[in-house]
Amino acid sequence: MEFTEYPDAEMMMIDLANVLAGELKNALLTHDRASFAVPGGTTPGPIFDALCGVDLDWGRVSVLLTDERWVPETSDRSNTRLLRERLLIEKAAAAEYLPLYAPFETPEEGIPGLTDAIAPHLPISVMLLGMGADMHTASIFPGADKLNEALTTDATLVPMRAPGAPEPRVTLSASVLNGAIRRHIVIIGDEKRAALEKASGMMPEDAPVAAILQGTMVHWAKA
Ligand SMILES: O=C1O[C@H](COP(=O)(O)O)[C@@H](O)[C@H](O)[C@H]1O
Repeated sequence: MEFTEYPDAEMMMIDLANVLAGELKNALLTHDRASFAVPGGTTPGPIFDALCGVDLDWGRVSVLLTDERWVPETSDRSNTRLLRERLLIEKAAAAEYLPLYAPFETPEEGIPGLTDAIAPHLPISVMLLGMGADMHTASIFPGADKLNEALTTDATLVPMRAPGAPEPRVTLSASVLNGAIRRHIVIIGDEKRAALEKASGMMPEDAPVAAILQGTMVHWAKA
């Protein structure tokens, strides 16, 4: 993995937004469309704030999440809600959105239709991941019921229930994450840096983020 340390989180968010925008523009030079996978959670909001106003051909970009909580968009827990409020606005409102949630009771019922919709957009052109201090990335959690499946399957999406996750999830599988052409992970703070460094010497079964570190650019700021 390639590690970049920034003077502060604000600078990191702006620089990273520029890097991602540049990679999307490059992808659109050689392809009709580009796909852009992004995390939810508490970290990426400021990156979205910077990206949504960037001048690029958003009408040719398909945006998807790396993972989603199985809740409707009206929930505060919805990663889609974050995207609708902070990324899919201004110039980026022209982007296509590929949801990882559908109004079924369980992820298992929704996954076949969601998978069909994502299939034409793989491999992902540009991907940004987050990571929890427990070393989960996307919704591939340590101790999750389908951890082994998420790490080994060729399927696109995996349903996930984990002790560290209050609701069922849907996650892109490790094979789809590793298939992304440009791969980045963004983390803030000493606790996550220590977790990431520890994970790099561990097995993905214990530290899921280890499954995607090879060839992934890590972006870190202390605060
Ligand atoms: O639950 C999730 O957690 C991770 C990390 O989130 P953060 O709040 O610690 O930044 C996130 O990357 C993932 O997309 C999200 O669903």
